[in-house]
Amino acid sequence: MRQDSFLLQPEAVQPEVWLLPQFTSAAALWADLCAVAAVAPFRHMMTRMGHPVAAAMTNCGALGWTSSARGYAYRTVDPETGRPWPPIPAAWLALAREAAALAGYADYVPDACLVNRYAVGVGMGRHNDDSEQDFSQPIVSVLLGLPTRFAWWGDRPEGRGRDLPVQDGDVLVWGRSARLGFHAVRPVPPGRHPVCGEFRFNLTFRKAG
Ligand SMILES: O=C(O)CCC(=O)C(=O)O
Ligand SMILES: [Fe+2]
Repeated sequence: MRQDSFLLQPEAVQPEVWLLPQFTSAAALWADLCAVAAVAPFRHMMTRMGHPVAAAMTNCGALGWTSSARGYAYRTVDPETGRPWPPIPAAWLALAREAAALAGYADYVPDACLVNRYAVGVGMGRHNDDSEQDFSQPIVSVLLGLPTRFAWWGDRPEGRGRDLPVQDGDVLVWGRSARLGFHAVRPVPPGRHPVCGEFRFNLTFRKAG
């Protein structure tokens, strides 16, 4: 987290969608990311339709987002290991709280952090994040590694959406009228990031329970 973050002005890219450019970096979060993945390994979850999700995923926090033939669910236990998800690393929690505060959410306490890993050529289709219990709390999304474009539609999922170029360390915060906004991740272009190699990662903090 930037020590001079009180000087940062988040940029409103859409109403209630805030961009904090290069607020952090993969280098700053990498050791914790490896520690989380050592306890709860990345895996390709199955969709209800029986296809593997293109992004590899894991979780930390009291609740972890899962997808299976039975649909989406937040779970307290990692179905792969039978153990609780690892806790959200303290530095990650501080980062998410700081970003939320800058976007106007005074006391953000996420209980779930989904970690997505995208190989080159992989993206995420248009969706909104609607499996959580508490829509009063924002999504804080930390973008790491290879750059790509994040696409935003808002509540009308029509047309191509608005593309936002995003790079390592950018943080997006969306909530209130934008909380159920539709979004997608365009396929990651080829490249090599000094910390993440040929991958893009994303940390999605939520108040799920
Ligand atoms: O990878 C991203 O930037 C967004 C991921 C996302 O939308 C999600 O996990 O729900
Ligand atoms: Fe999402």
